[in-house]
Amino acid sequence: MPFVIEFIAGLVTLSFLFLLYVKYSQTYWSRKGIPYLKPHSLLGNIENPFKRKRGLALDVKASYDTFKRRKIKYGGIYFFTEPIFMPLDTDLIKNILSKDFPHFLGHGFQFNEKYDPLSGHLFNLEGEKWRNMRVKLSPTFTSGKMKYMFKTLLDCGGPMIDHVDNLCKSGESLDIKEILACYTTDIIGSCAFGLECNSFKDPNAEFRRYGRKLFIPSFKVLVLQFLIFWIPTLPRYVPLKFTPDDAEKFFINAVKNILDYRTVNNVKRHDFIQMFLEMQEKSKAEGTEGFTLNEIAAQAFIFFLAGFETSSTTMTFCLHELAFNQDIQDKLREEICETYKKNNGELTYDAIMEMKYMDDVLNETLRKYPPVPTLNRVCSVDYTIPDTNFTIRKGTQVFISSLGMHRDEEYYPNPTKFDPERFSEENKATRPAFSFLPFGEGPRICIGLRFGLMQAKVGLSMLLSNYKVKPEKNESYNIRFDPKAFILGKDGPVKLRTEKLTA
Ligand code: HEM
Repeated sequence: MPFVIEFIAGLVTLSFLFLLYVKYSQTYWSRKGIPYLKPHSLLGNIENPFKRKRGLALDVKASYDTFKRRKIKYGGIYFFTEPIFMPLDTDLIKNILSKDFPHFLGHGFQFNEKYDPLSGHLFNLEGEKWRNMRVKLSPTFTSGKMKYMFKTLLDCGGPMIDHVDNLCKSGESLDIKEILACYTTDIIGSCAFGLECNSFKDPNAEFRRYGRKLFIPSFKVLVLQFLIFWIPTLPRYVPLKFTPDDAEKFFINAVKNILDYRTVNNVKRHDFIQMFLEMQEKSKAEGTEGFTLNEIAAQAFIFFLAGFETSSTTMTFCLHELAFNQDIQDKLREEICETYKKNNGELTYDAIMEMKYMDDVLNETLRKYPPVPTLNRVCSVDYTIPDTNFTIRKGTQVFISSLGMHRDEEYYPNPTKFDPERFSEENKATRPAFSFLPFGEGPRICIGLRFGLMQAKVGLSMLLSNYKVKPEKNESYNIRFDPKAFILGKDGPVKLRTEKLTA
């Protein structure tokens, strides 16, 4: 009996100390003397991640909106007990992302390459390792390299058009979100892994299956994220792993097999794998250290992760808007058809780059629905905000709500209206530069920006030159975002009807 009493007393004391710790941690911003939002629970200013009804992107946007109403330039919120600094002022955001980059070097995601080899990718790396990798990978995305990969994009568009044709003939509506995910999976599979994924022939093809799995965080991943927020250094000491074992095995084997095959058979193709092979040869010739298999696999893995869902959701939202805005769809189709005509019925890289209205429509889509709705940085060296005496301390997390900024009345009046004219040169000049951040900014800006836009332009040109798209009968214009997904996407399918166009 005394043991039970001692045990309960111990538990009560521990709970009490834990509560004191949480309460004290959540006074950080008031102690620092900057505006902050009162945490509404032990979880801080976010909803319960295990219940997720709204999602982190909308939580962060809600904080942005509240600060904005108070007309302040920056403020603090809490993610559990972790203080998060939120800048709103575009000059301050410019400093953080670009001008004073040495104070905010990375995304601050904790990982351990030894236990989780696929986590050692560009997005996670920091410091010298990141710089070296970024320098080596950047030539992969030059316009010269993009031109070479352009044909692969057209080739992957063929099965998509065949698939849509079949559905159109049978009078079925399209689940456009799934169709575009198959299209971009096939492209990234081919360009980053040198493999034909055949997602249209086999919807359960392995690449597509892993694509679905990796974007919905499992319960285990949620628990790990929760733990790491409490103890950020944990992955350095404990063998924690975010990548599921089967996915790790699959992606590393895929890269190993293709590297071996290309080397043994002296096969050359214009894709990312070829570029890695060339870099390896160069390192060998120069006697410098090349990439390990795991390093190559990790980079191919992030190209896959960062490349397929972002572009497919962009195209999905774009077609959703075009279905509800027929005048914009007609104007875009006119430009596309004119481009085909000028190029003897073909689509070329240069022709696609010249489509001005296509750019405006895609930018407006990325404004209203930025696939990465919150940019994050971690402060790597104490940073005093210019003209103030407030210092952001080393280790502090910074959240920039691109979704909040993109839907801010001050920069984009009537923000829920889909209006590509916002991106005319004249209108762009009226806004501060850092008020449009779909790809981030500064030295860590998305490395695959050109590639992502190119695949979206090719996919949209192929679809819109063949079909008129309309909303399915019960499809609602206002979209509910998936609260569980990392990338901003609609909760559930996006249904469209197509009408085949005659020449
Ligand atoms: C519409 C398509 C895309 C969007 C909206 C997008 C958006 C973003 C954003 C917001 C970031 C973070 C930037 C920052 O923190 O400042 C990022 C980083 C990154 N993206 Fe993309 N992305 C797209 C397509 C792609 C593609 C196609 C690839 C690769 C093939 C790619 C690879 C990466 C990588 C590797 C990083 C990390 C860069 C670094 O930390 O140095 N992305 N992307």
